[in-house]
Amino acid sequence: MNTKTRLDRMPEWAALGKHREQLGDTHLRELFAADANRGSAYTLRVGDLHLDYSKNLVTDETLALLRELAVATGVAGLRDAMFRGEKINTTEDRAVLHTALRAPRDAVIEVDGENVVPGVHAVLDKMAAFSERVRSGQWTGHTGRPIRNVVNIGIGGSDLGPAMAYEVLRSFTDRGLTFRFVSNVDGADLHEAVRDLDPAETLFVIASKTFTTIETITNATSARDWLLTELRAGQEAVAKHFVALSTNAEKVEEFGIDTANMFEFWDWVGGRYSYDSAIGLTLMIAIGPDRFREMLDGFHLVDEHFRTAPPEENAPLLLGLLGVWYGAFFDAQSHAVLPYSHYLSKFTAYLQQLDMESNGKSVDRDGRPVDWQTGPVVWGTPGTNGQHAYYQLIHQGTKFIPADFIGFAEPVADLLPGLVPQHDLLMANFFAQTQALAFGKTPEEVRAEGVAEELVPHKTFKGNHPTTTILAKELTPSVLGQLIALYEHKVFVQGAVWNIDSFDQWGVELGKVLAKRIEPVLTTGEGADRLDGSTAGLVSVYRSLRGR
Ligand SMILES: O=P(O)(O)OC[C@H]1O[C@](O)(CO)[C@@H](O)[C@@H]1O
Repeated sequence: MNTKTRLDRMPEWAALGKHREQLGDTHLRELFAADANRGSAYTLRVGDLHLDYSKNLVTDETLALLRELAVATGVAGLRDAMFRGEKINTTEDRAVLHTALRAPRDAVIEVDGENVVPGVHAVLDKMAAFSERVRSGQWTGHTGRPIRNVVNIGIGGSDLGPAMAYEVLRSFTDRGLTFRFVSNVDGADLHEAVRDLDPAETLFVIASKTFTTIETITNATSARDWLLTELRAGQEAVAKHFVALSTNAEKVEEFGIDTANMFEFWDWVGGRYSYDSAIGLTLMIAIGPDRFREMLDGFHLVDEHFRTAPPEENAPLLLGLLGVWYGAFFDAQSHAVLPYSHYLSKFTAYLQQLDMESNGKSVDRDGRPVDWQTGPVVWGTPGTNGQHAYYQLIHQGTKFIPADFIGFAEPVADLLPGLVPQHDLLMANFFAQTQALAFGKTPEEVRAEGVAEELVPHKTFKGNHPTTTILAKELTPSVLGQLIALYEHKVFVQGAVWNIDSFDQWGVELGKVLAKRIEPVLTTGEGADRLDGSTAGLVSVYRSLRGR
């Protein structure tokens, strides 16, 4: 039993509350006017990431008080326990060691007295050898033809990570191979993924930590049926066209996949923290083992930064504390992540699981209800598209929405030369938006433009919307690893401050159990009387629409 003082009873929390009152409506305009160096002083450098947090509603005092809160809540102690492999996921009695997945070969990290690092590298080596065989055409299917298509079947952490990273690193992929990602149990997903593929040239990568997830096993079974039917082959074809990424060898074998074609990981890797484990196999086939290792080095660089950088320079600590500040003292309900890169189109969807499944909790580690805001709603899409959709609400709506802006100095290396000049326009938008959000446009400025008085309120921008800017030279595998590790540790910091278990996900269980109960009612109609009135009515309409 963890007997920590409740967050809202800590003097450090009260001090922040008082400071917030003193800050009142202080505008970013005033903060910048008061400190000519703010724009350069409130910046950090982590690896290849330049982080500007000057457009946040904080002063030196705010930052000092937030760091005191981090000390009082034991963030550093929990961080060190995580890196040491202690079982900090207490509700599941598990270590939390995604950091071991990118540790160098000679590192020693023990779980239950066993060094896990050699096992991590053995799997990476096995993945590399397999990837090279597929990429070079040496891995052939049942009919002897080389594999040209790879279909990843998984959901949640077994889909979002590799699917996101594949998009991000598209310009580093083997353009001669086709990659698809199937997650939805809606048959349309698999249908669209395979309809134009030649089964003789198709490899299915079944990604599931537990190998019991109903969506994944259903899609994998359908994929197997499709393949065997199309190839007019027997079970023996499975070994050539199916590999598994899992912790559960027994279930993999039961499904009919040769465990020699299974790439293992471990229960100390959470699903949403797993794409740099064996779950990244599809990505490794796409970008090659060397690029994959560069990505892991990027992760490791930020792991080391988080572990060793002093609090004043510690980027994940800072980002985590800013989120705590806005949630508790500005009542922020959401956090927007707005990448100015087409390749990051799935980045925010990935972060949604990372953040919301981790910190979407309402009881603390002792099971006591929390009285403070925990994880925000994370949302967003690539920048300029968002500008023409929902930015209006961020600029002039009534909601308080802190946002991260992510951009790159260079377009991707293989962009058609004729498209390169567009990059400056993209980035001009990137810089203009955080400027407009921070400083707005006063009624006086609007009037000075000769705007009719009745339109002045409509054309005024209040500003004072906080943003953090993350800028890197280019979007490389290493930079992607750095970005993901930055957000992983930000989420960690927040969970530590809020004293919640960021590594379980009990909240997804109830829906799964109920779906299992409802499915037979849909097919047979029996048991409808045990459903609540609304659900029974809906099921009845559904059955009649399906002619049952
Ligand atoms: O990899 P698995 O075991 O199929 O689980 C998939 C996803 O399901 C969840 O458990 C949530 O239902 C996620 O945490 C996980 O990433």
